Order: sequence, then structure tokens, then C-alpha cells
Amino acid sequence: MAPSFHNGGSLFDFVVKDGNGVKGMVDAGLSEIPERYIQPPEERINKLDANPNVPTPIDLSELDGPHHDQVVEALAKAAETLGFFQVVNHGVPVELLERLKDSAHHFFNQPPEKKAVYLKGVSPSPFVKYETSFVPEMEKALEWKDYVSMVYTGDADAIKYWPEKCKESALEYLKTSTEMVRRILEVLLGKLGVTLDNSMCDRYIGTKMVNMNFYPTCPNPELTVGVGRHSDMGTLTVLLQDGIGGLYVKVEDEGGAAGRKDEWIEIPPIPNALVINVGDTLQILSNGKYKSAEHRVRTTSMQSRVSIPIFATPRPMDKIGPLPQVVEKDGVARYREFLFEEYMNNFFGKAHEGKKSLDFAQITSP
Ligand SMILES: O=C(O)CCC(=O)C(=O)O
Ligand SMILES: [Fe+2]
Repeated sequence: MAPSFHNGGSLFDFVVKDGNGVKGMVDAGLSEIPERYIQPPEERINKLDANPNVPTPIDLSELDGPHHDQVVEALAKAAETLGFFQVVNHGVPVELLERLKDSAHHFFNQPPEKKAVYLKGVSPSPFVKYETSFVPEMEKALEWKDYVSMVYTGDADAIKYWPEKCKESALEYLKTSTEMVRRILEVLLGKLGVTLDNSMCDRYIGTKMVNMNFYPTCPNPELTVGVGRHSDMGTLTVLLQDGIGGLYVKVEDEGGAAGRKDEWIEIPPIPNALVINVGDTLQILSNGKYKSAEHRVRTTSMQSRVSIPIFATPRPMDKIGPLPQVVEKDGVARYREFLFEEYMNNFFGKAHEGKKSLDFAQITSP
């Protein structure tokens, strides 16, 4: 008999604790979403809200050619405004992009017991976790998403501990994208008058985590979300999405009229492109010049969707705060200094709530 998904307690155990995930719930047969997944009206995503005005992708290979200056301007402008852009000719082999999406499907299509071995508490490594939603214990409405996350702690660990179905492609993705991430950061910090050296690289993008996100088909996409409104905590995020669509980014309202409706832009799937977004850490480093992007994901009733982000973040023991050169120029520090571990604890200690994560570091004017 299919479990009853209208009883809150057993649903939570089945999906979260026993590791069946949203996928297990959908596979058990479901004609409508359980109450626990119904978002309050203001959090639901109306597909028609999306603004069709989407910037064209940036060709990173042109950083080495005669259009270098224009590409630098385009990267900086995107980071200062939307906090999101897409790149092509990024150096990650396009054939690998296809393999990554296949590996994500292979991992999630396994029976639940094969995935449950990576649940928190039983996973063979604290750096590999199979989870569902964001912080299920803290959320009033759960997110329609299962995922596996793999923190890079060296090749040997990755080969030993990362799931068989995804380790090869995930490791190659991580390695082939590292140079691109460094290059983008170099350009963005360069525009602030800061030269990126090796030790800064270690400090600002020294930890890399690859996630594989799986959004099963959903009977009521209009009532729930794949991922709720949030910004990423790190410096830069690289994201591979498949062709389904559903990723939305909020257009920052520059002190516009009160009560104005939020405007969201869909980041459309572009074959062979990668999506890059600014995280909270880069907003803080740049003293607010670059904007971490508030984004969210819609689900669909048609097909399951996969996306594969790499989060490039500081290491837990790194001290983070606005770059001194920028503070000097600005005459004021808008964020305080903190250990990145403290930022992480705050970030993972609460449900998604837009850019509230930045409040932790914000210096409020007296
Ligand atoms: O699935 C997506 O397109 C975005 C996922 C995301 O925002 C995240 O994993 O932080
Ligand atoms: Fe995100």
C-alpha cells in the first residue's frame, strides 16, 4: 500500500529521515502534492511573471582577444546589476556537460536504499550528503527537490567516497571549471583595483562543492517551489542546468516605489552555456558593489529537471570582510568581518528567506 502523504509525521519520516526523497514519494504514486509542500501564495511562482528580456551570454574566450575590455565591462556590469549571467566558450568540455546531466539522472534513478547510504549520520564521509529540501526541520513548506552534495577535499577522497554514479563526471567538472572561476574572479576584483593572487584565491574560492539537484515531476507546480528564494553564500556559483527551464532571478529594485511588485527574470536554458552567479561573499568582499543574486526554481509536471552547481566559497576558517582597498575608496565598510564558518552556520541554520542571509554581516547605520 502506498504510504499516506497527508499525515505530516509519516510523510516527513518517509521523505526526509528514511531517504526516499521527493522522488520516492512521486514514485509511490501521487495525484496531488501533500500539504507540507504547499507554499504560501506570496512564495508561489507564476510562470507568466517572468520577464522575457534576457541578456545574451558572454563569450569568455574573448577575454584573450581584441574584445577583452568589452568582455570585462560585460562581466562587471552583470555582477553589479543582476548578479547572474551566462557564459559560453568557458573551457568546460561540452561533452562533459551531457555526461554530468546523465550522471545526475543515474544517481537519482537508483532505488532509495542506494541513495540512503549517503544520508547525514550514516554517509561514509561528512563531505558527501544526500538530502532533500534545504533545512527540512526549519521549513514550514518543504522544497520539491532532492540533492547530493560533494565537498572537494582531494582526489583520493573524491574517488573513495563520492557516489560511483557521479564521481567521475563531478570531479572532471570541478577541475575543468576551476580556471574559469579564477579568471572571472580576477576580472571582477581587477575592476575594483584589487589584484588576485594565489593566497587570495585560496581564501575566497578555496572550498569547492559540487551538488547534483533533482527536481522530480510535480502534480501541482503552481503550488510549490523547487527551491525557495535565496542567494548563494559563497563567492561565485557555476551552474549547469538542463533544457527544462524554471530558474528565476530577482531584479534588484534600486529603492523603487514601495509596494511595487517584484520582477523576476527567467534564466533560460542555453545549450552548452553555464550560468554564473554572484554569492553573498562576493557582495561582502566588494563592499556591496557586486550583488548576490536572489533566485528560485519552479518545478514542472512534464519532466524531472536536473541542475548541477559548483559553489566556490571561502574555507571555514578564513576571515571574510570587505576588501580594504574598496573600503578605503568607499570611505565606509558596509559589512563586518567574520569567520566564514560563522556565516555557514547562520546560512544553514535557517530556512530560505531571500537575501536575509546577508543580515548576518551587514553593518546597520546608527
Ligand atoms: O536548480 C537551479 O537552477 C538552481 C539551484 C540553486 O539555486 C542551488 O542549488 O543553490
Ligand atoms: Fe542557489
